[in-house]
Parts: sequence; C-alpha cells; structure tokens
Amino acid sequence: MVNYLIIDQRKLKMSRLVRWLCRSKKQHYLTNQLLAFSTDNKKPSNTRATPPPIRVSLTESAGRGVFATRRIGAGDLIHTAKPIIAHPSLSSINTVCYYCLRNKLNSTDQNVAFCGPECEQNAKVFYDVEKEAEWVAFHDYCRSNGFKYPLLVKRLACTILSGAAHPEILDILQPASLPHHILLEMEEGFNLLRQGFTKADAGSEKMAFLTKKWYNNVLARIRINAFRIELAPGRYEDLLSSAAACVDAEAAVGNAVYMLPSFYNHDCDPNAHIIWLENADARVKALRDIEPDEELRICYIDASLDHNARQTLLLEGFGFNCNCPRCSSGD
Ligand SMILES: C[S@@+](CC[C@H](N)C(=O)[O-])C[C@H]1O[C@@H](n2cnc3c(N)ncnc32)[C@H](O)[C@@H]1O
Repeated sequence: MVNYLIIDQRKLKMSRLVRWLCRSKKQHYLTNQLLAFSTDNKKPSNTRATPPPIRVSLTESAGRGVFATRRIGAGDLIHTAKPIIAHPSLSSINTVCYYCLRNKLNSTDQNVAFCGPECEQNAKVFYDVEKEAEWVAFHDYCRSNGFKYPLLVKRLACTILSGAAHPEILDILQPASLPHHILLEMEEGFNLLRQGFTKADAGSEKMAFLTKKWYNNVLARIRINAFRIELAPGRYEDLLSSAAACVDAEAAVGNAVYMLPSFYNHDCDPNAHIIWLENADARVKALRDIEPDEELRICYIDASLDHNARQTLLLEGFGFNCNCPRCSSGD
C-alpha cells in the first residue's frame, strides 16, 4: 500500500519518540523513522530500497535540519515524499484529483472527483466523513478570505474522525504560534468546521479532539510547514493553462504537508529544491554538488526578491530572521 496517509498508532508514538530523541540526540534513529514515514513504500517487500543520502540532525541556529551523508551530485534526486495531507486550492477543486491533485483535464465531471480507482480508495480515509457534511459555508469562508490552510485542517479533521489519523500526528513538526489578529480571523473557520461535523452527527465523543486549541495549534504548524504545490507543466496545453493561471489568480493546484521535507531549513541561495511533476508527490533534488555533512537547504520564498522583502516575508510568514550567508552578506 502507498504511504499517503499512513496514520496509525505509530504516528502517535512518533511525537513522544521525538521528544525522547531530541533529548538523547539519537538522530540516526529519527532519520530512519522519518524516512520510513515519508517515502513511497510501493517496492516489493523482498527488495530493500536504498536509503536516501541524508540524516536529520540539530543545526547550530535553526533547530533541526537535513544533512547529506555522502556526496550528492548537482541534479540528483535526493528522495521523494508523499503528503501526510494535501488539498486542492478552491480554484482547482474541479480540475484536479481530489486526492493526489493530478490534473484531470480530460474529465467532464464538474464535481470533485478522483483520477482513478486507487485515489478513490485511498481518499476514503477522509472522504467518507467529509461527504456526510455540508461544507458550502466553510468553503465560502476560505474563498472570501483567501485562506488555504483551514482546508488542510478540515481534511485532517475528517481523517481523524474516520479513525485513520491521531490528533497529534503533526506534533513532530516545528511548532509555531499565530499572531493575535490571525487568531481572531481563524475563529470563524473553527466554528464552521465544528458546525459542519455537528450537523452531520459526527458524535461528540469522536469530536472531543476538535477544540479551539487543537485547531489553532494545527493551523500554526501547517502555516510554517506546508508547501504550495505547482505542478511542472508537461504538455503544451498544461503550459498554456499554467501561464493563464499565473496571470489570472492562484497558480498553485493545492497545498500539502509532508514529514521529511518539513525538516529542510531555508536558505536564500539554496542547494536543493522541491518539485512536483504530475501529482502531490514531492521530489527533492540537488541544485548543485553537495559535500558529505553539508546541510541541505531549500528556499521557502521567491529568491529573486531583495534583501528587505525576503526578510519581511520570512519573518511574517515563517517567524524567523534569516541568517543564511546571502542575508548575512547584506545581499
Ligand atoms: C519548516 S521548519 C524547518 C525545520 C525546523 N528547523 C525544525 O526543527 O523542525 C521552519 C523553521 O525552521 C527554522 N528555520 C528555517 N530556516 C531558517 C533560517 N535560514 N534561519 C533561521 N531559522 C530557520 C525557523 O524556526 C522556521 O520557522
């Protein structure tokens, strides 16, 4: 089975495990757990996949980070990762698979739909719960405010209600807090989400995890750890539609949260990047030659912005003052 939403008791143990690991610095073990969690395990059980050439360890000034365990060549694929949760942007909801975000340009279906039976089957972990409730008001709230992350929280909540995920599943990721004005804006989303499940008779016992505190914590983590997915245009038609989307509105097909990719720190002159080809599966690639023990860093923002714009975006969006060599040099 593909590890798209491998959410079970193991994940609950993960968050306790990480607290222990951070104390004991048994980071090789952490890396192995994250790799097992993050990568595609489609391979037959009798063939052992080669582990990616990376480890997760503490950095000097940016928390945990990802380091090369051997030399990696420019252009090499370092590893792939499947999302823990992914959600199409509302503008793409009828044109991409509701599970893997693959473009379904040829489909005539105007409703949410899946690109095939495998995605439909995999989506059961959230869709069986989601389709029982009415989400017009929640989607209107997201659409009118331009919010994308509450959609990921809704999908996660559905997965938890179905019993396929534990409420603590994202606790391993870097925590964050939301500024007061954002907390106020999020309140309506929380109320609409609860209302949706309450009206659908989801059951108060099952919904006990869905507190304002849980909602805000998850949203804050998602805000600094989620990736905006833009698929690489493969065909001429895709190229045209993505060019139109760039001009029109939201170019991203959706957003997703991953496990291992969330441990990559930022650099304004990165040595690695993440790309998406046909769906939400992430591919981490080297941008240049990387030496053993060098930290692998990606760029969270548009690197072509000037120094002040980059610093402001990183502080407001991700909560840190960037101390990468490029920023330190004043560039
Ligand atoms: C997606 S997480 C990266 C992994 C994180 N270091 C951890 O321990 O989970 C993003 C957070 O890492 C830290 N970070 C990433 N890049 C940084 C940088 N260039 N300078 C300082 N802190 C950074 C910030 O705390 C940021 O909010």
